[in-house]
Amino acid sequence: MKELKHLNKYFRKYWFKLVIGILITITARVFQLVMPSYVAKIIGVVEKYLAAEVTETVARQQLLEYIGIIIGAALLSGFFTFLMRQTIINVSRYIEYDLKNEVFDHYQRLSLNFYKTNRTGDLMNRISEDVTQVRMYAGPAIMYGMQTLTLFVCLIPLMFIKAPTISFYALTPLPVLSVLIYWISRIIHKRSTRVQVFLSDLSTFAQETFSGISVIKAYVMEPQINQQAQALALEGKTKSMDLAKVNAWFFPLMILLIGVSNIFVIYIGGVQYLNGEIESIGTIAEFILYVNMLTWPVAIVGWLTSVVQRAEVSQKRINEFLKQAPDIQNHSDVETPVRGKITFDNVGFIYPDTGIEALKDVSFEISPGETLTILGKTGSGKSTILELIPRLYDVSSGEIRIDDRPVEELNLTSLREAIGAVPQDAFLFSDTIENNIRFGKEDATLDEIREVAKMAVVDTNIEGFSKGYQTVLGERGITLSGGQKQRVSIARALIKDPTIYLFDDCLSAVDTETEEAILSNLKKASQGKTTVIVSHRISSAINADKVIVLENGRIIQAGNHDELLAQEGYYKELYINQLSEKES
Ligand SMILES: Nc1ncnc2c1ncn2[C@@H]1O[C@H](COP(=O)(O)OP(=O)(O)OP(=O)(O)O)[C@@H](O)[C@H]1O
Repeated sequence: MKELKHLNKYFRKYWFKLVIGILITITARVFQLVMPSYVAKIIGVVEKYLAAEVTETVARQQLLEYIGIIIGAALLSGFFTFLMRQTIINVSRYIEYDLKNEVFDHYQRLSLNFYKTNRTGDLMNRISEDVTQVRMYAGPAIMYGMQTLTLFVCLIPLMFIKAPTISFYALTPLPVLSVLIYWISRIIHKRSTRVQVFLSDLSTFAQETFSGISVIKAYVMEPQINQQAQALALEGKTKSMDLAKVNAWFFPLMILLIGVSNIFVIYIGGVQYLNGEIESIGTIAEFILYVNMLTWPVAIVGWLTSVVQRAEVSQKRINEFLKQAPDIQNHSDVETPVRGKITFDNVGFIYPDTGIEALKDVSFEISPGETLTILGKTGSGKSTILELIPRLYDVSSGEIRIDDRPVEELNLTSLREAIGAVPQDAFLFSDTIENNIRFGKEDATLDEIREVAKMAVVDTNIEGFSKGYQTVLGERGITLSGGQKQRVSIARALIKDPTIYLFDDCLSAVDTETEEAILSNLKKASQGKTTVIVSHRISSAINADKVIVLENGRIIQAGNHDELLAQEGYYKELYINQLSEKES
């Protein structure tokens, strides 16, 4: 129960509703207890009538009265049971809602590395499946637990007072039932966990297949994929059948043990009646009803134990993530305005998940309003530099300074708000194009959105769609071409009007003519703003104030276009190659 202590704050939050719920549960059960004793009384009346101890009219009157009481008690018990669910189950839904929000908020605060080291399916499972398991403890377990406890506390002493011997025999099989149900529930849990794990593998497989459908078709991989799907389906069937087999034991076992209890009641009750130890056959009927009333709660004791165990395991999984502090911590509570000077001082960086040393002794400085272009072969560390500026990762050695202050000292929100980043792999949400651009500035008007779309040279494309800016993009914006996606992503950064622009090879999918138009627009838009452009094309470097060339994480060349052209090296080679490509 150590892990489930995490829920105590929610129980405290909803304590009033819970207490009311518990009182209602007790009331509902007490009304339920009325019926068996009145059934006994009814049989008693019939017996008296048959023995000619009461007249027919009196018997009829008493029968009607008792039936009326039974119906009244059943109605009241039903009403309170309804209220019970409305309070306790509602509380569990509130707790589920709060817990999901807590986990989601925490996920959002965790750093990029957390997402690299944990599978998306696992993150989703903990916020959905595990929270559901915990809810079973916070609601149904409490409700059924209280119900069972009330029934035990009220009913068992009552039974022993009325007929101790029948009670003893009737109750003997019930603990066995409870233990068996507990045992079966554990096996069910183990097997259903296996089914859950399988289902999450299946969704990962389906998701990858559908996302990569174009590659699968292009490589004619359908038969292999079908084979894999069939193998998975077979595995799923076996696991589900295993689960179904244990599930099938649940009710027969219950019925068997209730049957045993009932036989004890009838046999012992019958013997006692014949010996004159009990007054009426009604007592036997009453005890049969008690036994049946107790069966479900007794079975539930076993079920409850396994629900609590499952909830504990799930809460442990949730707590594992909740306890993780973000790698990237905000060290300043006050806002820190950013002017845009960026200094890298002997920066080294090793990716924590792979141990790859992506940057070694990287030093450069960009003054506010200047443009830096980073060139270099693939994998040389260009994107890594862009990830370090907004502190998606912290450096492993050396120091990054913004406006001459270590970047860690800046307020994280101020820093990130001052940056407009366009990633290499443009990500668009399944929403309208308008809202995708508005993501950069929540209160942007349509005119502002149009203006930035024009600067990103994508306005004409968007207007070409029948729904224009209202065009809804599919998952990952698949209705747009690669170049269009990149340009929408640029528009999103432009509308933010930040102090620092970070463009990560974001014109790779557009043709050179459009690239030139965008670059000239960007030059205007980024007047007075610090701009870092990662590129493979010389065109992005010609007008830059500074250019650095990276190789294996180190700067091998630095200067401006003219200076670098005057040296032998990567830059000059790239220039000559791209110039001849253009001419040809
Ligand atoms: N998230 C990551 N986790 C672990 N290693 C990474 C990660 N991102 C990049 N790397 C590694 O760091 C090195 C530098 O990668 P980076 O993406 O910075 O190169 P790049 O110059 O931007 O390449 P490209 O031009 O292909 O985009 C590479 O060896 C890469 O495999």
